Amino acid sequence: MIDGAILVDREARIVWSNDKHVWFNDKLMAQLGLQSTADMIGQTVERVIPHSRMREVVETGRSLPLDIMRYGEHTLLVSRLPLRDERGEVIGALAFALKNSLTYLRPIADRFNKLQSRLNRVEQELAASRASQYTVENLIGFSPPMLQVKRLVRRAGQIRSAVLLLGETGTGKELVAQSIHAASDRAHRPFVAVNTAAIPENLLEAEFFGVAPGAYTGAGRQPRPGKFQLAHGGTLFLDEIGDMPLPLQAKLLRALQEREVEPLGSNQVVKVDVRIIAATSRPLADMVRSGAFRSDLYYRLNVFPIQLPALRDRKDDLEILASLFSEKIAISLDQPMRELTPAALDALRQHDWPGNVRELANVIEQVYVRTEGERILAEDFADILPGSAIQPPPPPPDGKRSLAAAMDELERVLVLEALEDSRGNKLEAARRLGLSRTNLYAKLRKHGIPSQPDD
Ligand SMILES: Nc1ncnc2c1ncn2[C@@H]1O[C@H](COP(=O)(O)OP(=O)(O)OP(=O)(O)O)[C@@H](O)[C@H]1O
Repeated sequence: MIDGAILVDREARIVWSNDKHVWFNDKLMAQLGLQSTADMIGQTVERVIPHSRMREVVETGRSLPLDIMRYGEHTLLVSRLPLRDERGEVIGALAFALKNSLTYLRPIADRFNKLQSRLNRVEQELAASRASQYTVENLIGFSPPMLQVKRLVRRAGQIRSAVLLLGETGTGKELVAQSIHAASDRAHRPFVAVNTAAIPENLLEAEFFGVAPGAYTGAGRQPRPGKFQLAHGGTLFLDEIGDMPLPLQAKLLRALQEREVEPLGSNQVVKVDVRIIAATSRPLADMVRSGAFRSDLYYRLNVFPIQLPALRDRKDDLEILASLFSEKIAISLDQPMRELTPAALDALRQHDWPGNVRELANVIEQVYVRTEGERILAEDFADILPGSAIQPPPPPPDGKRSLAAAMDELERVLVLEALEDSRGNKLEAARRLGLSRTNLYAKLRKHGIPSQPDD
């Protein structure tokens, strides 16, 4: 019944094997430069069977009575037993392998094979989800500051130094980090992002460097890898680095200098090879001066800084970004795409965009959800971007207009201005205009200004 049997000594060296061991085909023997099974005697077991667990058996003295291993297209059922002398000392181990040709093993082997292929698929999906999703082509904009960013991204892809991304919230720091990774020779290795500001301070160290088995109650028996280990061979994106507490800054610096990390509760270091891209919306240089950020870590990270422009400083890109988001949102909502009228674009240009590109994407989405129509009009932004919809009154066809029309237009502009000044708060806008809230709502209806029931 047995398709393979092997005996090892206490150093896990092969002492004996049956002749027709399932592992030992001609190809393998040729690869190892061995003529016959006799030549295997004295070799360490892993040399012949790379993922053998015999060493574990001789080292722990525990048997592994039932284990399933894959070998080419075969599934083997393996039993491993320690051998002891009269005093109970482990002197070696014995293993038997049964091939899946045995009909009674079929159900187990089939199930194992199914689980194995499912695991492979999930692992592939996980690896793909860790790869970066964006490349420099996804960085939208042709304004001079954006073209300069794209040049720097391509350059950063060619070098291996740390990169520091500086820019306000929503300027695309994460997108740029992914693009640098995708442009680098690590593109097919993991891209792992960690947001320092989003993790409670007491969990940061474990999140970065991992946890050894049994490091603390509840830590589990398996080691938990940290982001450094997960990013091994690839890129680690440290977002909001300015929020990192000082003690952890010291540990991060050490990890970067030594290229090794020490998991929590372990006294062994693990070698890691990661490329660092850090980002912050905080004034890091000022934080160094005030002592809130370590200068040595700052110099280590600030090798290749890239400043991302605020949207207000590249308003030339508003049109292309707005149409892109309009298209994306239409697709996601399964609606026809709405073009932006020139007046709508003017309204967008008047806004200051403190939330940058993220805010623009949100505003366009809100227009889709809160208004209807085939095109996006300036008025559609009235409630969403208070005041930006203020348009110069359209001139009447004959160049003149009635007092009533001019008064109406003035009223409309004043209402929109009050809404802008009060950032959309109707009660406050009504107070500024000296109106009751009910009266303000009447004016909103009269001028077709969209409104929410209350703020
Ligand atoms: N140049 C750009 N082209 C296309 N999309 C962009 C661009 N810049 C930013 N975005 C989009 O804006 C959103 C915010 O970008 P991202 O998360 O990269 O910004 P961030 O600077 O990392 O923000 P935070 O500092 O708040 O984390 C994302 O949906 C991103 O795809």
